[in-house]
Amino acid sequence: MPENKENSQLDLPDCDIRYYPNFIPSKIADTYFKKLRSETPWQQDDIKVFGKFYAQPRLTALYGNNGRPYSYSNITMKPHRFSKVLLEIKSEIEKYVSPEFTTCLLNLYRDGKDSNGWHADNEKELGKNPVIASVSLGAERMFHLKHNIDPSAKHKMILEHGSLLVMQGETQHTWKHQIPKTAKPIGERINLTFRIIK
Ligand SMILES: O=C(O)CCC(=O)C(=O)O
Ligand SMILES: [Fe+2]
Repeated sequence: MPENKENSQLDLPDCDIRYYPNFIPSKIADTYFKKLRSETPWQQDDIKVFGKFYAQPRLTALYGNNGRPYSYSNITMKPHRFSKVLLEIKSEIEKYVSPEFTTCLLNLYRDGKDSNGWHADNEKELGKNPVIASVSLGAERMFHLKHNIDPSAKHKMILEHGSLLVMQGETQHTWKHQIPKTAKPIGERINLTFRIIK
């Protein structure tokens, strides 16, 4: 039976999104940030947008326990074996969110110019209604959500250091999300998105 931890469900239609603001205590989150920043083999891939290639505006890395690759935006990433710190975070999440995650995509936003454009995590290998558990470490960034059909349904929130955001149910079919660029001088942020690749 999953345990409980302080969280709130976003009051938005056609989705199931929960936010856990203090999921990882701040001091521990600081340690995780430092370890992941230095230990991760960060890569920068080129993505294809309307037939042209651009350097992805952030660094990434893929980890997993089943060797299955993950493909999106014309990139195919091969997983590294889960590290000790990622396994520790993964098992903490699995106390509250029931499924066992196989894979984690890491994003490093080096400053406000790094971003993640409007998208849904709806790749075939994630299955029908994917559960995505997203941990934020380091600088706070805005997270935007917009409904695919109803232009009045949208939401903006801050993803705080040590927080967990869980998107599940039909969310990836009905909503898109993004991390916009910001002109504010801000520090680095690491995001971990735990996923299940079938
Ligand atoms: O950085 C974030 O919080 C979001 C990352 C994301 O949407 C993704 O990797 O699919
Ligand atoms: Fe995403």
